[in-house]
Amino acid sequence: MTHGIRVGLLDSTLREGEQTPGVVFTREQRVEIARALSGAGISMIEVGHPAVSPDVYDGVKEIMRLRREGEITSEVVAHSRAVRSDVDIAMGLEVDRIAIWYGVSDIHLAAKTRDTREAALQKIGDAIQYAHDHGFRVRFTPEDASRTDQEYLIQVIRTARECGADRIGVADTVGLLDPEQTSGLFRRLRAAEPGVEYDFHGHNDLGCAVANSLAAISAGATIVHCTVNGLGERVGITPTQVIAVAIKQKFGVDVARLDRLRDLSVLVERYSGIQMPPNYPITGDFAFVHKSGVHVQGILSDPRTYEFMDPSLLNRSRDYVIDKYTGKHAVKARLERMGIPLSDDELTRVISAIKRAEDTRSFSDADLVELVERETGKRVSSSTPDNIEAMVSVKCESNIYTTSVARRLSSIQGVRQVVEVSGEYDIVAWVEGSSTKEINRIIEAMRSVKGLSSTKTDMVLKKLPA
Ligand SMILES: CC(=O)SCCNC(=O)CCNC(=O)[C@H](O)C(C)(C)COP(=O)(O)OP(=O)(O)OC[C@H]1O[C@@H](n2cnc3c(N)ncnc32)[C@H](O)[C@@H]1OP(=O)(O)O
Ligand SMILES: O=C(O)CCC(=O)C(=O)O
Ligand SMILES: [Mg+2]
Repeated sequence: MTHGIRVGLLDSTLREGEQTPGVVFTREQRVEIARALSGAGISMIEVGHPAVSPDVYDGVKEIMRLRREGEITSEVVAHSRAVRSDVDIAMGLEVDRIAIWYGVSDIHLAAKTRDTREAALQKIGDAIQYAHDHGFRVRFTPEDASRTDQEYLIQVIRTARECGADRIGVADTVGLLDPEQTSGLFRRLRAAEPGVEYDFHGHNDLGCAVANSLAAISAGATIVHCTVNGLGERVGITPTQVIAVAIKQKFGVDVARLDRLRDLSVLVERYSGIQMPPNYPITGDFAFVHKSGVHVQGILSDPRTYEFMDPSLLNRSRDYVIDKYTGKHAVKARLERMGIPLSDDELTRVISAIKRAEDTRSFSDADLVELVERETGKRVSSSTPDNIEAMVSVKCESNIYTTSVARRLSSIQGVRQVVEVSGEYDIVAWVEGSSTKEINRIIEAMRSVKGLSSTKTDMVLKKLPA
């Protein structure tokens, strides 16, 4: 573990995150997300570019009202192009910091702003100076820094500082860096321009955003940009939930309340309509679910065998599933939890039956009870299974391919079986959870699947053997 690291997060779910294809947040959703990020202890939140549209403007305005009332404690940052009219709009909202950016690679200068390098320096300096002279803190980000000639990049940084920027954001706008290149870039910039407070903004096009952010921190960046669920242009940027845990793991620094990360992820999943795959790191449904017999034997004995952190720190719990990959330790423990002790011989018979059921994705507690009765001849159905089951009937929107909704539903943790049906409803799903609260969470997750128009839930009271 490296000690003495000073680092915080800037969450840009409301700015970069809303640049994800298909994502739009309402005014109310923006405010709720901002509250949740602040409640999770994130240092800075980039709440949008107020010149973009009236709803972004109104959202920033409301967030600033809550900020003045002390309900939002994170530093509130607004995005702005390097033009005075954008800066004016952000200043009118009295945000804590204005984040001005400008594309400075030769590709960007030629294709977008059609500037010479000198003319760009002039525009950048003017916008920063203007905001600074009005008493605002300014971060300047040389967009596409990772593809910018480094001599010129240093000139840009120098100009930005001279004109009043107190933070410089280094953006890997197209996400092409690897960790070694990221750390090399920061070391060169810090050597050429010492004393600068740097942000790192890493896109995930090569899947390196988290690793690059860690490399940037090791090389001196003091803020890393992130979005909940990794939202953002194209494939997005560093995910807040992953980088927060990675920073804790690697540097021992708390940059967010880890126990809030799962709720943040679910909130943003619901409002963005972008579903998280179950195998997503840290907050994905499967992040602490084990399967194969050898792994479950290990975690039953000592969870550290297959987990680097205790899920309770994330307000989560571990679980294991039972299918043909299972072993005697897993099945025995699951049955004992239900108050069903079996002899070694009975256990062997139950396990053989599980192994023969090669297509069964997972055995619920009720399935196991039935299996035990069938294989051992014992009457154990009087012992109530731990879990609650429900049958959820789903209607899809008329223009939606039902199978794609069914596939999405089947990947939600707790959904045991999904069938497409004819009649009033299009899909019926069996869901299973340890409590009604858990069933509710599963149904909420189902409802956030795009293309689903309504649901009807029937709780299972009794299941009879076939
Ligand atoms: C890498 C990033 O993610 S940076 C963040 C990008 N954010 C956004 O684009 C926010 C959403 N954008 C919008 O709502 C609109 O694009 C607006 C309101 C910003 C501008 O809209 P329009 O005036 O209609 O211009 P349009 O989007 O077509 O083109 C961008 C213009 O901004 C200029 N521009 C681009 N970047 C910058 C910059 N950083 N500073 C100043 N001007 C810039 C371009 O040269 C172009 O100018 P032109 O109209 O003179 O050709
Ligand atoms: O303003 C910033 O720091 C980053 C801008 C951006 O989104 C990018 O360059 O990808
Ligand atoms: Mg970006």
